[in-house]
Amino acid sequence: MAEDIAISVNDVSKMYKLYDNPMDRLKESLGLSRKKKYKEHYALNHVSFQVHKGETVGIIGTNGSGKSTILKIITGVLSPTAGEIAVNGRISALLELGAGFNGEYSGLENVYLNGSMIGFSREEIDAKLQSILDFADIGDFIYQPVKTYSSGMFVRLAFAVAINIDPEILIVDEALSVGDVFFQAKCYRKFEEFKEMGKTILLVSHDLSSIGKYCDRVVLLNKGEKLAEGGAKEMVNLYRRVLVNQYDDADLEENTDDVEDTEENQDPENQTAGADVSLKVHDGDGKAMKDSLNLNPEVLEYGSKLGEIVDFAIRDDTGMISNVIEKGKEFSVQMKVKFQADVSDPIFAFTLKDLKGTEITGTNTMYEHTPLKPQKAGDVREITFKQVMPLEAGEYMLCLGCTGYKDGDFTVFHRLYDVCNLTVITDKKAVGYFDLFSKVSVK
Ligand SMILES: Nc1ncnc2c1ncn2[C@@H]1O[C@H](COP(=O)(O)OP(=O)(O)OP(=O)(O)O)[C@@H](O)[C@H]1O
Repeated sequence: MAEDIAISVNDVSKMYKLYDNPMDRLKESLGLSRKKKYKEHYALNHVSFQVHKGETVGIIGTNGSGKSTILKIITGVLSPTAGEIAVNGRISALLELGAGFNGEYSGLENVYLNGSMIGFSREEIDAKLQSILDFADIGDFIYQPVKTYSSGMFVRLAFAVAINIDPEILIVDEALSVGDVFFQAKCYRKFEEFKEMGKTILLVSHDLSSIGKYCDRVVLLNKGEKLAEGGAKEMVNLYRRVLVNQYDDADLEENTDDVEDTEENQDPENQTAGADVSLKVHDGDGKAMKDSLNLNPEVLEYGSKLGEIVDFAIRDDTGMISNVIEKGKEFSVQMKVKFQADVSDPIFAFTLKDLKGTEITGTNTMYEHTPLKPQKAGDVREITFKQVMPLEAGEYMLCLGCTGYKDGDFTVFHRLYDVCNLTVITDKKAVGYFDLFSKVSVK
């Protein structure tokens, strides 16, 4: 293996035998059955890629695409069915919660257990102990058995061990999503430090904004195969297409087919400054737009439904329906409302909240000076809010609303809280919640 390569994955496959019932497995292992009683399931199928020393590489893909399997094979937890792995450097890995820890032992005992497994002497671990305890910051819990820990506490200790044993290669599988935001921030700072020190990081995450921010290169897995590898932005965009096509890679080439031209949907009469709002009389039912989004199964809704939000979408600057929007790019929020009664002065609204529930921003047709005429029962309207995304990279929740007047009384027709997530990605950082898009000049 070349000197500058830290990890080399060469034509690796992992096959699991799936048995219809446990007896078949037992019979086969005892040599009592001559017929093949299992189905072959390839968690990984001829996957190859390399990670250069000092690179931060991300692995992304839908659930079950093989991300954890490849990390387990690289770290030696699993052996491949075929293919080869070569690693050049000391690995420290943070795999699934619990991996490498013994629940009956205290946190402190586990620190020593973990350290010795990686090959450190007791004295060497003694020397690192204070930094591990400081980073984990779990107080006296360090003397309690690990089985009593919350998942957050556990990940604090596991991460503290993983980064303080001075690895050359750090491998992290999703684990950070369990920690609280402050701890996550501390871990990402550590990633930056590691990058600056020229260490190699391999990261699996569903958090596309972190992938976009930290990774030099990304490998996209789909159904056990490597779909592509390349720059973070390019791969995240490709992944969005995989998601939009409902995980069907056969459609990859046709990713823009179901894109409606949002320009056509706009009525120039109704446009205003700020968020552009357009209202359209809806002309027939096709496939629901919302089906192409990642929806919250536990959406909270209320209202009389005299004006019902029957469909909605988030669209990126190309018009593609997606939960992922790039900072600084145009995007739109659309909703289709069906009126069940005659109503006057309906108002349509959307807000974006952070994961803690704070409303970060939002607008409505009244604020945007786009009044709507009274609506008749049976009318269907499609409202599009078009604007530029100023929010900093991260996860947000979309809320939609339709209110108005019925018989002179203000009424909530329909509100959908946290209807879907909206992930903002960027490779251009800013401090805080949003970007001022400053223009810098030097004299
Ligand atoms: N022990 C096992 N026996 C049989 N099949 C398995 C086993 N472990 C994993 N698989 C299968 O292998 C495939 C890849 O799983 P893997 O956990 O690597 O996916 P993943 O991309 O990490 O998914 P997620 O994002 O949900 O964590 C899946 O289809 C999974 O069901």
